[in-house]
Amino acid sequence: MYRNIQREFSMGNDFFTEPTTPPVGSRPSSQRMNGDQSPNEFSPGLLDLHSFDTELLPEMPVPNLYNGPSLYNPVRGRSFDDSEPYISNKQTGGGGVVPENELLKSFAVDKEKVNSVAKIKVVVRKRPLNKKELAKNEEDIIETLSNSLVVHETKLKVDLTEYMEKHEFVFDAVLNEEVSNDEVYCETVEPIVPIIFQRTKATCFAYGQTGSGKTYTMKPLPLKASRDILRLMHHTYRNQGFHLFVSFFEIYGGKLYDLLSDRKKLCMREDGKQQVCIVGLKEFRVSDVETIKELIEKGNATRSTGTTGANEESSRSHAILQLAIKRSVDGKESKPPRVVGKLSFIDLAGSERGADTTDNDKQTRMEGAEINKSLLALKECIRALDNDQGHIPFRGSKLTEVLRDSFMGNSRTVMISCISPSSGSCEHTLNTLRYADRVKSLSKGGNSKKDVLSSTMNLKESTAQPLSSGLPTASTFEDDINDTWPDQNERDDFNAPEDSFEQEKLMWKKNGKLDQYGFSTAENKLRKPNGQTKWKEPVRSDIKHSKSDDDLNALLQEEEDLVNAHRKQVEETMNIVKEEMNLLVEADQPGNQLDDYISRLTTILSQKAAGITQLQTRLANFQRRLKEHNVLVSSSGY
Ligand SMILES: Nc1ncnc2c1ncn2[C@@H]1O[C@H](COP(=O)(O)OP(=O)(O)OP(=O)(O)O)[C@@H](O)[C@H]1O
Repeated sequence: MYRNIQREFSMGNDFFTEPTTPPVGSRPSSQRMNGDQSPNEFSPGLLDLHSFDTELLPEMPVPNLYNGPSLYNPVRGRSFDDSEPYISNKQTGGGGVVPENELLKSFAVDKEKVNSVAKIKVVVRKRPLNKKELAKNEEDIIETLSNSLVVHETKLKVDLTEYMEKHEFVFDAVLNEEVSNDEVYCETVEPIVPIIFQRTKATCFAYGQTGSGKTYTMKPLPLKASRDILRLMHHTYRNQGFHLFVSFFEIYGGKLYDLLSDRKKLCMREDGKQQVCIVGLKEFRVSDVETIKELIEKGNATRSTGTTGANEESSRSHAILQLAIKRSVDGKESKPPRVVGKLSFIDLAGSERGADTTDNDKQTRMEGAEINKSLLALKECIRALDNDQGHIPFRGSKLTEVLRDSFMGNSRTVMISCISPSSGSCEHTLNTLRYADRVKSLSKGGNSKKDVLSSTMNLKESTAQPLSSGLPTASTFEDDINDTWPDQNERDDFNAPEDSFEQEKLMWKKNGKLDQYGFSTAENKLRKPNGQTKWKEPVRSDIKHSKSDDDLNALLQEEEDLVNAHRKQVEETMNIVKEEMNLLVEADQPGNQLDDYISRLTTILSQKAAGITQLQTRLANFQRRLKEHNVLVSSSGY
């Protein structure tokens, strides 16, 4: 099926006037395609998607997109004329391949412009009321201003009279229901496109409750970004050996599946340099928008969806589409191109609270628990990233493990928080906005004007709402701890191995920040004389989260073990069946020894029975664990 698409690619480029069709078939033998592969499809055994070649690459100029009009911006009324390069490339003359040292000379690095792109940008998008909400007469409770919004929450007094509580939030940008997807692109991804030619990794993700518009928002972005990337490659960076590669996979239930290769299960490995590799993930080299569009559509159609209370076609997986810019060193195709920059788009599965998942079946609830766990882990990584912490807790979930390299080094993150305007979703919306506010407040250049009202309300809520007030409260304990987090130098001195909580505790003790019982000094300040903490509830909530996380990890592992054991048992059974068939053939032979037949058949049958019993025991154990976990999930407030 892909052959057709790829052929279109190799025959020409209908989007750009001056295609740079790269010669194919000149890859090293380790990456040579087999007969079934399309010319531009890379499927190496161990694909190192993540190794950046920082040695070989000179810093590239950042095109002046900021002061001029948008590259592609129908919203601002500018149509793009392909026949005219938007950004002229006088320095290189647009001629042949420029040698590496010439490139170094000819480009002035515009670090200022790279730095002008915020490390973390938080944008909120409000969707319109949908038919269901309108039918239920639900009100629009979100008032938007340029970069702030107000949530009008209706509350009841003790005498049951209603009153309105306002929660004000400030973000980098607030996009109301009238804002188009093009405008969303201009606000979020367009500014980071040029800097991925500058050895930068960027991640854009949408966060929000189920049905809030994440997929609607994320779906068009990769295509728009690839259009701009190709444009830059074909004009500004013309003939400089840059190539664009697309890969698309999903994380479902803690496992990875290739969305561009019939949902083939993928493995994640760490190589010798601790780089994350996704074994067998297919990457497609593309040079026209149509091909990318088809690949994206194919991937989206393959994605796991299900039904939740709020969305009939809910994404039950995290889908990750990566656009990698690679470069052939000195324009030669004999060496595999090296990754220069990467733009990852993550359409996160919907965040749900425990209360929403109680009606769902076991599968959906397990999905929900896994999803929430990875969202927490993601927030922790963003926090670490913005604090320039040496320790980034990417092992917290498969999602963050996979995105590990996107959190390290020179990276940019754009978070789009999607919210529903309806009064019925008020609590969810507040949770989403608090999560976003938390992420925003991590940013050093962040807006200092904080959600004062909402902070006061958080305090009120922590007494009114026990345990399960959603994702934001889960970080309360960590927030306290973070205030006493050792600075970078102390951490470097200690040289703590990543993910070693014990080591961290030791370091804290060394620095007098933990008492003999392992409590932080900050924690002690809050402890009541009888040993109870003032923030008892959030702590409990946190412990439950982590307990449940551990349990979920163990459960996912057991599931994998069960499937592997089953697979092994089927293989063994097939060998036994072969043996049985031989035995039957021999039994039909004249002069067959009955004793021999009986003894061999007895052995075969007991082997079969032992295999079945073993598998049954494993299955029963797993079912029991599943039941236990179910109790844990429902009581933990997920
Ligand atoms: N800004 C918007 N304008 C118009 N319709 C929208 C907007 N945002 C979302 N919708 C519509 O709302 C519905 C739910 O949106 P979507 O599937 O994107 O939600 P989601 O957050 O991805 O949900 P889930 O997490 O369950 O996958 C869809 O029918 C979508 O078309």
